Amino acid sequence: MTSAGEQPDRTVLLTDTGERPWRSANLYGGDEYSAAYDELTNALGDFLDRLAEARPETELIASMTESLSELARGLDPLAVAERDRVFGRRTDLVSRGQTMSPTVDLAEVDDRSASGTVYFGPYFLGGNGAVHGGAIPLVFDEILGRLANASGRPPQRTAYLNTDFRSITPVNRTLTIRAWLVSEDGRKRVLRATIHDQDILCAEAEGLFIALRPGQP
Ligand SMILES: CCCCCCCC(=O)SCCNC(=O)CCNC(=O)[C@H](O)C(C)(C)COP(=O)(O)OP(=O)(O)OC[C@H]1O[C@@H](n2cnc3c(N)ncnc32)[C@H](O)[C@@H]1OP(=O)(O)O
Repeated sequence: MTSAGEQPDRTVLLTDTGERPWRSANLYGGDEYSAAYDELTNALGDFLDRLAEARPETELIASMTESLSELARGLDPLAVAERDRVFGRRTDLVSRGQTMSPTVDLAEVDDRSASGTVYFGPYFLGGNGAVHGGAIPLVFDEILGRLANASGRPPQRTAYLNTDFRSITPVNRTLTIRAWLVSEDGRKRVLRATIHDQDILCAEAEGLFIALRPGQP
């Protein structure tokens, strides 16, 4: 889209397409509980996106605060141990049942690579149409972590995650994300990933993942 030295066309980059493609997308066909939980996290994600876009009046702020506090109070007695929780642990859902990071929807995954799309909604805005610089490593950790842990490998932890921001990463656009294994050496696995907006490289990362020893937290 751009040749060396040319500025990208910001009017294209910053256009809000109105898409919210990763809401209500229980694409992996989970059970009824998963479907219901997916609906819940979709609704929560939608709320955060709309809150981020809105400029509510004081009265509405007060009433939303009361509604949210009431919902939180309803969850209070339902807290369970980490191993029994649902949030972020539903691998049968595209979103993993979480709203902390944007959903990475992987169309192709094998032992050594993964690729798909990611969509940062308004909630992930840093400024001037660009995704917050902290949300991008979050997504890289998500895809690299999933690949590092794929195919029956022992659980891994991120030892380092180096991110280079090459061009702004626009909100409200469907972006391409790719990850691949670079090398394996004993417990150490190096992986890289990129995010592109069409042919513009937005950001790239390298991560070192270490296989955990039995009993290692
Ligand atoms: C499904 C969704 C997936 C989401 C995935 C998310 C994954 C995560 O984010 S995990 C959370 C973030 N990461 C962490 O909290 C990790 C905290 N750190 C640790 O727990 C430990 O330091 C850990 C496990 C990484 C390594 O510790 P340990 O197991 O004792 O290994 P250690 O012996 O120190 O190092 C092993 C090798 O890695 C190397 N190494 C370790 N850390 C680094 C580093 N930061 N940079 C370069 N090399 C390193 C060591 O030099 C050593 O190399 P060699 O074997 O050649 O001598």
